[in-house]
Amino acid sequence: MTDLLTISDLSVFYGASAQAVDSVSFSVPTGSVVALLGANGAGKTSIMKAIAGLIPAEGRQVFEGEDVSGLSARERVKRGIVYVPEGREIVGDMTVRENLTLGGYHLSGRERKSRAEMVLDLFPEIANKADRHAWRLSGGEQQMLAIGRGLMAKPRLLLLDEPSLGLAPMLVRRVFDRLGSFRSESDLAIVLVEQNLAMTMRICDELHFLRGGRIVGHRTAAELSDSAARQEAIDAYLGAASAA
Ligand SMILES: Nc1ncnc2c1ncn2[C@@H]1O[C@H](COP(=O)(O)OP(=O)(O)OP(=O)(O)O)[C@@H](O)[C@H]1O
Repeated sequence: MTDLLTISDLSVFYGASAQAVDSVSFSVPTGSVVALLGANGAGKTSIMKAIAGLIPAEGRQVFEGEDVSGLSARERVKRGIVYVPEGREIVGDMTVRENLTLGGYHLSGRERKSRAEMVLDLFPEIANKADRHAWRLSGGEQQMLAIGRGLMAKPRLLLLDEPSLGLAPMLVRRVFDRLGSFRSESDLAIVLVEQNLAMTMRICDELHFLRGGRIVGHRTAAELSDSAARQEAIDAYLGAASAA
């Protein structure tokens, strides 16, 4: 499998002395799901924002063979690097359909329409609420809308920041299962930030464990297929953060 994204020696600083990410390197093969796990403050969101071009970073970022390190967030979206932020950030005063339209702002009208139908097919829970204001959706439905809006942008790489936050496990399972079936029909790759190992295992191919801005461990999903191996990884890298 070829690599869609290669990150080399990525470092993020907030001010001169506050280093949030310290020389992180990893690759995302085409069509794969790579998870970044770690406790609060480990640097996960900073890595995602750097890849999305939303914050400055040191190091090299190669996407589809091209060095994208110097590109703006907008240029990265056009190339298919799409970030779905933690906390969803959907527009409450707009309808479900209008939020989706926003996600496909750079597409032709025709393409936007067919893409929105595809997203609504994928998430029937929001399809029958397409003309409802987004603030009236439940937390899980809002998460589906946030992911749907990301899919509107025709991503090649979806950066998904803690989609399980605040959701009941059953809903998270539903969201992950839908995403899993969508990506098996497309070439979509995902970088998934999570704190919960059990949920992450439903969808990911490989996992990087972060602590203090560094990658401190790596496992493939196959290596964590039995519960003893999962517990060993939790004890080694995550502690209580991922006990569920
Ligand atoms: N805008 C900012 N200004 C200053 N420091 C920041 C800023 N954003 C994050 N940090 C710091 O950078 C470090 C990494 O934060 P980051 O949000 O990347 O971690 P995280 O692993 O995503 O955490 P969480 O799981 O809590 O979202 C933390 O020490 C955090 O306090």
